[in-house]
Amino acid sequence: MGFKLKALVVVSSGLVLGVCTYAAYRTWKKRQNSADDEGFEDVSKLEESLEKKVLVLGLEGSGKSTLVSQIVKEVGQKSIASNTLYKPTEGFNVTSLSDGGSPTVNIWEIGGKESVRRYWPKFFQDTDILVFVVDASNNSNQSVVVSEIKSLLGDARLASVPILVLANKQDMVGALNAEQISNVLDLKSIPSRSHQVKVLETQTRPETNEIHQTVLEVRKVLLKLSSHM
Ligand SMILES: Nc1nc2c(ncn2[C@@H]2O[C@H](COP(=O)(O)OP(=O)(O)OP(=O)(O)O)[C@@H](O)[C@H]2O)c(=O)[nH]1
Ligand SMILES: [Mg+2]
Repeated sequence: MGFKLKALVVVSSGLVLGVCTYAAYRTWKKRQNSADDEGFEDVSKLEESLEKKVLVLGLEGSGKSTLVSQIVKEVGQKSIASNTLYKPTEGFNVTSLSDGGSPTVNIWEIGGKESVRRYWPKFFQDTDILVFVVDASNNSNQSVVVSEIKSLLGDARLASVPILVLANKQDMVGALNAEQISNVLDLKSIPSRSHQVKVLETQTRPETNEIHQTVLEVRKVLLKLSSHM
């Protein structure tokens, strides 16, 4: 299908180092933009709009890394990772996705362990789309999910950002479907004027050597949302 995909940066070791790297990157980017702006304000604005930031959050083990690694693979590509060993993300990973046109979608996946969640707000700025991954087969931590989503919704930096909630691990017996996840997380109470919310059922552990249809759907939605911003 001709998807042109490229890894941008991958930083996943050492959270504090990671956050510092990110802060330094933002400062550099800001300086670069203001330098670029001199006399070329409109061009610079146009360039900015060619990159979108997708922030992927969710509790530990919900499937964020697995999802992102598949989203950025070529469509039809064989031999997707069959390694199901859980390796928690200690910091963050950034990957870039493009369908060959614009915009380029930079996907920021931040670790979901409690010790890492404290740093989530450091990554809120400039988010265009929020993806929140939920392990729909795990009923024991739903109250933590609810409180994390509440604090995200309360942050001004994420005001009006569209939210894609993924009810993941649909292959597991007893996994809640999209409607049930929406009820448990009280997503219907989010006013549509503040956030556009969409819930999708996903399965990021592949059954075959092909990327699961639900993951392809997520990629499609992200590219579509990004191109309409
Ligand atoms: N059954 C099942 N397991 C999955 C699915 N997606 C991911 N997993 C497994 O869940 C575990 C955690 O997946 P990760 O993608 O590392 O989770 P994460 O959200 O990145 O976790 P943190 O980095 O700690 O925040 C791994 O063992 C995956 O193989 C799924 O759809 N179904
Ligand atoms: Mg991870």
